[in-house]
Amino acid sequence: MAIEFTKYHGLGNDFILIDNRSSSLPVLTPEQAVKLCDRHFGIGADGVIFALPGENGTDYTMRIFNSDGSEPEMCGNGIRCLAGFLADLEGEFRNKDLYRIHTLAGVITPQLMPDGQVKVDMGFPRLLAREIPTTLGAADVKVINQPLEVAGQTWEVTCVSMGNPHCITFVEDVVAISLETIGPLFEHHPAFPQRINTEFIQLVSRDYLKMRVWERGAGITLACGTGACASLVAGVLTGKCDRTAIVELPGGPLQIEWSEIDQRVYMTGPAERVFTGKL
Ligand SMILES: N[C@@H](CCC[C@H](N)C(=O)O)C(=O)O
Repeated sequence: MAIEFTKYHGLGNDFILIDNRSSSLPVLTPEQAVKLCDRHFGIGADGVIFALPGENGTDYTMRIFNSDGSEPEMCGNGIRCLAGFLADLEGEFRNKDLYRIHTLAGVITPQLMPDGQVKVDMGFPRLLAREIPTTLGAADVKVINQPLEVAGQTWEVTCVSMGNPHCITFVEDVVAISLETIGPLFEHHPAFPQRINTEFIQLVSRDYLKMRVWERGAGITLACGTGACASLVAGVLTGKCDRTAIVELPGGPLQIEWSEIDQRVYMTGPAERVFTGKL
């Protein structure tokens, strides 16, 4: 059976998008996704995203496999790419700019903006230890500036869930962090029973952050949308950041806001089609 796909990226965080609208189960297995994501023997990507029929009154459902085959709850750059992909699929039948997408993290709404960017209502951040989940602290308490031992060093970490789990550390210089070495140690630390995405943040100013990320299930990526959102929330919780900031990633900038009005997080950034193909 031939399967068509489109390769997209959001700031270099790249995905294989599959039109899965005729079935509510992904047409590929996690093992097949791992093979397709391989950058030498496959197409090459950080993950595979499936556009499935909507559930519970939503327009569509998004499912995603990381490049290691695990299934995360949400993906910020991925949902912007999905919005672009859906607009392409609907073509002349497209009658709206805003999609309500069912995800494992709840309903997320990306909106196609006139300038080609995609603005996403990412919902509420979840802050309690049991919601991350992490054993760093009591279940019903926020994890802010908590000590964590990794690689013989004590890191001061703040944890935020954007549906998927993030552990954020503010550092003097992001370039000096040896991500390849300590990323996997954070990801598999026993304090995080569902593993963790790890962000290192250098504050340039209260509204400009530089970020590098080690993603759960994907390793070093050029950008992480949920990670940028979680990092701004961590910056506000620790008193370091304003409510709106630019988060600069290796792949480019994202604009993030944790709204004081409705307490939801908004992310704005690009989604670029790269090529289409057939498996
Ligand atoms: N790159 C994504 C996050 C993808 C999922 C992540 N690896 C996880 O396992 O939680 C983003 O842009 O948010």
